[in-house]
This record gives sequence, structure tokens and C-alpha cells, in this order.
Amino acid sequence: MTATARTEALLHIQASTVEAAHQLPDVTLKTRREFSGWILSLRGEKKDEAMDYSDLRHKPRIFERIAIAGFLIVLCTLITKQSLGSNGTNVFSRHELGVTHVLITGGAGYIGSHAALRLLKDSYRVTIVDNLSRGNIGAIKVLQSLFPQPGRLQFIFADLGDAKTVDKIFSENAFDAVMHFAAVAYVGESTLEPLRYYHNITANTLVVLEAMVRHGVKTLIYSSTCATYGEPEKMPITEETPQFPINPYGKAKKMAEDIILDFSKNSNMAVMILRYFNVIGSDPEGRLGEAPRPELREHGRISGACFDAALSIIPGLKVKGTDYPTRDGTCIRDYIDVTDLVDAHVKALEKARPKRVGIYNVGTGKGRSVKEFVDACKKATGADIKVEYLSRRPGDYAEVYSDPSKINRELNWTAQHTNLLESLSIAWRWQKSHRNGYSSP
Ligand SMILES: O=c1ccn([C@@H]2O[C@H](COP(=O)(O)OP(=O)(O)O[C@H]3OC[C@@H](O)[C@H](O)[C@H]3O)[C@@H](O)[C@H]2O)c(=O)[nH]1
Repeated sequence: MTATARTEALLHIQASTVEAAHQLPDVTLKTRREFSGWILSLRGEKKDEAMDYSDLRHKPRIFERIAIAGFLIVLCTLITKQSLGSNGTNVFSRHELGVTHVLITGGAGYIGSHAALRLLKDSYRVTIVDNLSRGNIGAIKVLQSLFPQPGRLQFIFADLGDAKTVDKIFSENAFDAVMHFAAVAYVGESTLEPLRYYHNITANTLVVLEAMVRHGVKTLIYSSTCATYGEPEKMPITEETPQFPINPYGKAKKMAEDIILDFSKNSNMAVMILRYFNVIGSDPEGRLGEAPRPELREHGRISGACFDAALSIIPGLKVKGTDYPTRDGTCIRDYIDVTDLVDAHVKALEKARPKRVGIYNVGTGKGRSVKEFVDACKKATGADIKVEYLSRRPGDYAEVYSDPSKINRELNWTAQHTNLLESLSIAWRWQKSHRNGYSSP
């Protein structure tokens, strides 16, 4: 286009704009008249009923324009703060706008997949990173079938130990928050393979944290455990109970906590550390469940062992230790339903604020012995589970149960599913229809 043609085109546009202005609809004229009237009343002048909107006398003077602009700026700032939080990073409000993107590490695992389901249901955007060493692709497939819409759920097969890949994932995605679930998590196995535990839990947390810092991700919800307390003298356990873990799993989680907490002292990051007690149950609608690796059966948790025994996958349940100083000689644990646990994560995410560091026990506050647990499991499954009594399992502590009052108070969270039989019955429904985990109907 030549310079002359461009000038002609511009003149044409201006002419049509003037034309359009002359055809302003009545409503615009009315608004301008009202505006002029408002300006006059601010000046203390009398409103001229016959005034014309185009009368220059009624246009705001320069200082009035500055005052109006200032007023509008203050108003816009207030509205923005209201919707984005005082420093623009309020996760909850961004979620209300429908944009919160949460990275779930270990989202193919038992707890991670339930958390992903809940977040997706609540309209969050979710990216799962999992190396499938402990998790199940079957859980991912279920989630994908429930949320097939583009942009809702992304699955990335990757190992958190691979810092380069993790960095690439962060650079290709704008995460608002990270829920770091991925970890090996068997107390018994940790005593046999401590290096695996220290590396997987501690080093990988460092990789995630460093990537968050590099890419400006401001919120971390960290999965910790009651195992960090070890064997406290006083029950119930509060967040102030001294942490003296007695097995590599608990020690590695405590180290990861220390790394995060030391880092948080000079950072704006919002950090929520959730110390889970013993997680049981499954999605009440039967879409997800707990599917531990068959080769790790010997290290498995009590709930999995009970169900395996009920399904005759193993000949019977081995109760490990009957000489603990407890009411019936078996260990006491605080069993928390996975639905409540993921609810605690959502509440933690909603209440996360820059520089806020929260540490919370997530438990029911009730302790149940292994024998009581096995009785409930027999009722839930209806199976006459054969029980064998063995000596103690290395790394076990006699009794832990939580004082959940801090999380009740600060996150407005209370365990809702405290009926052990009910939680086990729900989990059993899924287990018996998934005899071989996700790979079998
Ligand atoms: O087959 C079994 C399994 C477990 N148990 C006993 O059941 C009790 C609970 O053991 P689990 O392995 O289910 O759970 P743990 O208490 O060791 O740790 C659990 O809770 C805290 C979480 O953070 C851990 O990830 C989780 O493994 C222990 O006393 C254990 O010895 C058995 O008697 N037989």
C-alpha cells in the first residue's frame, strides 16, 4: 500500500467514525447528559435541563479528569485484589476464575489419583507426573475417561529423579500449585532398602522444589507422614510433638520437611505440609481404589493384606507383633479415609497464601489396634480371614494417633468418614471387583 493510499484509508476510517458518533443511540446521549449533570452537581452548579451533551462547558475539566481517573484506578485495584488476593497469587480466587493448574506428582498412585479426581471434579486443571513404579496406568485411564475434555487432565510419564525432564515439564506448563505425593511409602521396605527411600523421598523433593523456584510456582502441598514423629511419649500427637522418626521412611520424610521448611524461611512460597496418619478407603463411587504392586505384597499395608487374605490371594493375614504395650498387644494407628484426606488437600490449597507455612496432622483423633482393624475387615469382607500372629516388624512404633484440632481450627477440616467398617466396606467393593488391581475387571 502506498503512503497516499494509506492516508486515504485513514481519512475514510475517521470519516466513518465521525458519522457513527453522530448516530449515537439515545441511551448514550442520556448517559452523557446524566454524566454532565453529575459533573455540574460536583461543581456545585445548577443542572441545566436543556443542556446539550456536546456542550463543552459540561465536559470535565483537567483536574476533574485526573480525579475521575484516580478514582477509577483505585476502584479497579480494589476489584482486582478482591479476585486475585492481596498479592495476586490467591489460588482460591484464581480457581474461581477457572484457571488453577495443579501439578500432582504421583497422581497414578492410590492417594494421588483420588486427589486428582477430587480436583478435576472441583474444576481445577490437573497435570499428573508419574513414573508408574508404584502407581497404575489404570488409574490414569479412569481419570481420562471421566474428564476427556481437552485441557482438563494431562498425564506425563516421567521420573522426578530426572531433573532435566522435570525442568522441561515446568517450563512447558504454567503450574499454579504442586501437590507432591510421589514417593515410596512402605515402612517395612524402608528398613530393607534405606538408600532407595532416602533418594526417592529426599532427593526428588529437592528436584521438585528447585523446579518450582526456577519457574515461579508459588504453592506447595507436601505429603508427609505421622512416621516423622517416631514413637512419641505422649498421645495424641500434636504438630508440636517432637519428631524423632525411627525408620528410614519417617527419617527421609522428616528430611524432606526440613528442606522445605528451611527453604520457606526466605521465600514467598506458600507451603502446606500434611502429616498423614494411616490412609484407608476408596472413592465411594467405586471408580478408583488402592492397587499395590503384587511384588511388594510382603511390605504391604494392613488394609491391602486383609483384602488379599479375604480374596485368598494370600493364605492368611500375618499380624506383625502382639507384644506391644497397648490394650491388646498389637499396634495402634489412626485410620483416615482417603476421601477426607483429599479434602484436607483441597482445603490446604484454598487456604494457601504467600509466605504462609502450615503444618497439619491429618487424622481422625481415634486410635485403633491391628486386632480391631482385622475384626472390622472381617465384617466388611464377610470372609473368615485366617490370622497368623508373628513377631514385630522392624521399624514399627507401638502407638500413634493424632490430635487434629489444629487442622480443624485453621483449615476448617474435620474427618467425616470415621466409621472404620464403612470405609473398609467401600474399599472392599472396589477390591473384590478388581482382584488384580486395575488390570482385571
Ligand atoms: O500385613 C501386615 C501389614 C501391617 N501390619 C501391621 O499393621 C500396622 C499398620 O501398618 P501399615 O503398614 O498398614 O502402616 P504403617 O503404620 O506402617 O505406615 C503407614 O502409615 C503412615 C503412612 O505415611 C505410611 O505410608 C503407611 O505405610 C503395623 O502395626 C503393622 O505391623 C500387619 O500386622 N500385617
